[in-house]
Amino acid sequence: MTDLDDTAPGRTAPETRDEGLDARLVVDRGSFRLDVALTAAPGDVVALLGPNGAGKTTALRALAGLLPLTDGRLRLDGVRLDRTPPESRPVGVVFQDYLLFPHLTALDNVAFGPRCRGVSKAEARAQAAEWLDRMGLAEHTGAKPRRLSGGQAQRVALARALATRPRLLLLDEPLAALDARTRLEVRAQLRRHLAEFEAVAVLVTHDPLDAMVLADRLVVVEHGRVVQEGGPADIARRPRTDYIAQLVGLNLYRGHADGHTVRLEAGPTIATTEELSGPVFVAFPPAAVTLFRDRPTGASARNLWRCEVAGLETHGDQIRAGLTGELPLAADLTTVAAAELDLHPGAPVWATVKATQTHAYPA
Ligand SMILES: Nc1ncnc2c1ncn2[C@@H]1O[C@H](COP(=O)(O)OP(=O)(O)OP(=O)(O)O)[C@@H](O)[C@H]1O
Repeated sequence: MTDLDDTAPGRTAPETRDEGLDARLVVDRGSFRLDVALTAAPGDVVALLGPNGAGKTTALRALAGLLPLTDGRLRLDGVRLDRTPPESRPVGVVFQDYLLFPHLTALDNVAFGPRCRGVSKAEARAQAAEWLDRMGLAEHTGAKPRRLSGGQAQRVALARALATRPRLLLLDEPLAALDARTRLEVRAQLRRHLAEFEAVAVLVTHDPLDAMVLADRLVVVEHGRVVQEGGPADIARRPRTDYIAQLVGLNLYRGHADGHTVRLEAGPTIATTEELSGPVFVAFPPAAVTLFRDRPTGASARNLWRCEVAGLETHGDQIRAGLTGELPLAADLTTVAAAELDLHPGAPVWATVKATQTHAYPA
C-alpha cells in the first residue's frame, strides 16, 4: 500500500495534531522522478536549493497542487492536502515573475487573494491596504504593476500571497527577477517579512546566498533527490557533494557592525552597503574577490587585504584560490587570470571586494 492510499478518499479531517508541513513528494515527469521528503514546523523557512533541472520547481508545484503526486503524502497542520485542488489549499505562492495582474492596481492585486477566498470586496480592499502598508507600499496602492519597481512588485506579490493568511507560503526564485543592487535591499526586506511569518515558508532558489540569508534550513536537491539538508552552517562545514561544496563556497564572517563598517572578531574590517549595528554576519562569494600582485592604487577599494595564496584548486572552469593572511578567504578567478598573476602557494597577493558585493545581516 502506498502512502497515498493510507486514508479514505476525500478525507479532509485532521489526522494528526502535528503542526506544519509533513510531505513526501513523489512526482513523475516523463523519465524524471522527484522523490523528496520535506518537513517543517510553523515559523520555519526552508530553502530548496539545487542546480538546474534538479526538481525544485516540480516540488514547489506539487506543494501548490499544480502537479499531482504520483506517490507519497502531503499534510499541512495535520490535514491531508494531496487531493485538495490548488485554490482550496491554504497555500500562498509568490511566482518568480510575480504574475501581477497588469490591469489592476497594487491594492486590487493584493485584494484579489482574499476575494478568491470569499471575503467581501470592501473587506478585501481594507485588508489589502493594511498589507501594503506593512510592506511600506502605502503610497503605491493605486499604482498599476508597470509603474512599480522590481522590488516594489515583489512586495506586492508577497502581500498578495500573505493576504490569504496561508499556512504554507511558497516562493519561487523570489529574487531572480531583480538586478544585483535591488536584490541586496529586497533580500534584506524579504528576510524580515519571512521572520515575521508564523506559518511554514518554502522557497526555491539556485542562489546559495539567497538560501543562506533567507532560510533557517536548506534542503539540497540533485537529480530529484535530497542529497543533504540542515542549517546553513552545518551544510557549509560538511558538504557531501561537489555541487554543495561549490555552492557553499561563500566567504562568511562574524563581526560587530557600526554603520557601514563591520569589525571582524579576528581584527580586520569590512565595508558594507548595509547600515547596521551590533553582531552581524558578512558574506560574499569567491567570485566577488579581485586579486592583485601589487597593491592596487585608487581610493575606491576600501576592502583591501594583504593575503598569501595557501592553495589552488580547479572548480569547473575556474580556479579557486584559498588565501590566508589578514583575512582568510576564497577567491575565484579564470585560469588565464591565475596564470597572469603567477599564482602559486606562498605567493603574496592583495585581495579586494566591493562593498556592494558583500552582504551583512544581523547575527
Ligand atoms: N513539463 C515537463 N514535462 C516533462 N518533464 C519535465 C517538464 N518540466 C520539467 N521537466 C523535467 O523535470 C526535471 C525537473 O525540472 P524542474 O523544473 O523541477 O527543475 P528545477 O530544479 O526547478 O530547475 P531550474 O532551476 O532550471 O528551474 C527536469 O529534468 C526537466 O527536464
